[in-house]
Amino acid sequence: MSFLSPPTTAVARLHTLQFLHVCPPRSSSLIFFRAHSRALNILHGRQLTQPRVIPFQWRCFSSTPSSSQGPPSPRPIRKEEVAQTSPALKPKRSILSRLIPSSGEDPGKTTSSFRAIVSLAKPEKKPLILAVGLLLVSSSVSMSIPFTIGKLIDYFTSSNPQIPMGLSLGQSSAILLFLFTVGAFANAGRAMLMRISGQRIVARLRERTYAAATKQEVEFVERGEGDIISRLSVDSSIVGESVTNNLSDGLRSIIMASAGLGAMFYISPQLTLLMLTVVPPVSLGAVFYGRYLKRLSNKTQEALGDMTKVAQESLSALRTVQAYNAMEPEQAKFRNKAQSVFNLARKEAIASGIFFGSTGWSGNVTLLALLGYGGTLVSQGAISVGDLTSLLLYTVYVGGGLQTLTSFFSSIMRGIGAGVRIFDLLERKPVIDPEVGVPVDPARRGPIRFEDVCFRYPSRKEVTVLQDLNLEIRPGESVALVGGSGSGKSSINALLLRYYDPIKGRVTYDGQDIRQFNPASWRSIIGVVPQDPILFTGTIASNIAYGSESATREQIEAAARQANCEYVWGMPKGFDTEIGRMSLSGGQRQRLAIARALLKKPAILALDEATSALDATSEHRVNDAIERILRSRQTTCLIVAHRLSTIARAERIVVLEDGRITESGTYRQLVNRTDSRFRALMSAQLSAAAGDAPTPLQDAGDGPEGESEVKPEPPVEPPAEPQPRKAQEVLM
Ligand SMILES: Nc1ncnc2c1ncn2[C@@H]1O[C@H](COP(=O)(O)OP(=O)(O)OP(=O)(O)O)[C@@H](O)[C@H]1O
Repeated sequence: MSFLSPPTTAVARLHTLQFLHVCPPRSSSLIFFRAHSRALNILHGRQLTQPRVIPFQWRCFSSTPSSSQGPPSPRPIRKEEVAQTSPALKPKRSILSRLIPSSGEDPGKTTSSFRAIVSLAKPEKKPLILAVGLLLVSSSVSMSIPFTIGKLIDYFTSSNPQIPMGLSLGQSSAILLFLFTVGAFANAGRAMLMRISGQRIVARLRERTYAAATKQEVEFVERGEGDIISRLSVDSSIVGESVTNNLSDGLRSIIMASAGLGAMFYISPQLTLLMLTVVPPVSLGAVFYGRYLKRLSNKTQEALGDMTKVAQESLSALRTVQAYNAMEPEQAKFRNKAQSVFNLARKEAIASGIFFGSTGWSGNVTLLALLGYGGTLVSQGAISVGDLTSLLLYTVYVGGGLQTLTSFFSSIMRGIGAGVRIFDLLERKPVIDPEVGVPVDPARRGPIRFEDVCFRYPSRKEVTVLQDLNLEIRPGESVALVGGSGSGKSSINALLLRYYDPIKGRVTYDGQDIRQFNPASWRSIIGVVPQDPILFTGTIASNIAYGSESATREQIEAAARQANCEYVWGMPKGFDTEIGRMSLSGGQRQRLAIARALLKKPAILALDEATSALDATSEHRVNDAIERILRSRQTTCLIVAHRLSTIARAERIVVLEDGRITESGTYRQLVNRTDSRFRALMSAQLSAAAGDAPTPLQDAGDGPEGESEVKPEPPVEPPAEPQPRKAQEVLM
């Protein structure tokens, strides 16, 4: 679970990442993720990535599967997903695709995934070649053991013992000891090199996948957040394993099985043929078992995903869960999902028990048959006791080799399946590519225009959120967007920031369609203060400087002062205070977000209900900061607001109803109009606050600061030289 936390948090904050133009590889989030990923690779090692050993258990003397605890297999790509990402193309099935049973993936993708997986191993060429060399050495030593044991038995049972090349018993023992030691070192070296290379590939793959995920449009990531996390964690491990450990195990078993069979034929062709009779039925069983297991593990992967989703949702909302004493129902929900995973695991346990039990039985029966027939040959003098012993041992080796081979094949398939999912994401072209388009000069100023804009969210195509919207905001002007809940205010901001593009019409800046701009560059001239600002783990200074990494401490402090963040000076460690996601009050977070936005010196400031959740004191301070920005007229401001005290500060108010502009004018104009929608909206708000029936507003008189019932707070002077205050005074 620990692995999930950083990517989960980071994906959830993709809006902030993209706003602040800190997409990888520069992003501190990516650096953190990279470090975390590496640390986890080291910590988890094989645990995360151990492949599930399937089919063909033919280890004689024991029928316990060597590993049945591997990671869940990746969820198979659904046909409609494949169709989405690879329209219409139906490539010819390659030999590889035909070899690999289809699990719903596009065969062309399977092949390209295989190629991509192999190409991933390229940077690790040297250690991998060395590892293969060591593998040959260790396998040769291993394969000499049965032969040596046979010869030793013959030596000790012979009436006239002879050692080849005229060596003494001591000399030959020393040579054997030396060879075994070399074999052990070679084996250790192979394992280390393979494991380290594998983990390096996994880390590289995760970094690239994470970087690709953060470049996608927010809609895509928000829709499949859990799926992306599963690609980052489980799928990348499986791919890494396929190119290293599985490959190494596969090569080892090929060498062992073929060398073992060769030695067996050399010792006794009859006995070898007898042993081989068991291979076809066991292989057939392995094929059926493998397919069943694959289906089962795909279902398990989906069930695990559901379980993780339930846990993620309730743990991330633990405050709400506890506040409503909903622990018991949440536990029940989780129990339900965990039970589904268990049910699938039970089926797998039964199937593997039957398979491994029967293959173990047939293996042991074969050994018995070999022993019976071999014993007859020994009594006839056709072979020696030592030869029979060697042959039996080779049988065990060959059986083990074949077992590993079948599991190697299924692991490679798993790797290819996981690879398809990862490379799909890596190769996916974002609908709004943050790196494509002309850069925007930060000094460029001009009006923002929404021209006949219609908009629907891709996930809810049947609802038109904005309808023929026309709006112009002049450079340096401040416009407040007012309207009931769901009227489309935040959607206007979302279009401005190019999280989405309109389905009709266009948004222009200085006369140019913003779709022509490079989104990263376009967003870099926009400062944004969201309703619920996101903080990242780090210091206050690093949070203010988020997205402006080159900012000096003076600039950070100046921005904080401008945003009325005087509470920072009252903290014992000031700007070096470590904070987490929730460790500041709502008002403090809002002001920190304003400071963060101001530090960018944005041409455009988008405030999304920046004071909606604040008490009077915090609201006053935030409004004061906003007021100062508006007065400077350096920045074009688009303010989404509910609070009259914030709205009244804007030069112009635009009333939005059901995605249409129904009214527009200055505060004075709108409040003085008796039938104004704005008055109605604000009256309702005031009466709701007072617990009365709706009361019309008083006439505004001369302007926002006129006679309205709600007077904006008088602006306060920014702290020229902040005086350190007691923490309890400033930590509101
Ligand atoms: N990501 C989304 N996917 C689908 N529909 C959405 C999404 N975000 C908002 N909507 C829908 O779009 C409409 C407009 O939402 P929007 O957030 O723009 O309203 P708003 O005026 O800002 O509301 P509020 O004042 O409550 O924040 C609503 O019907 C809402 O349900």
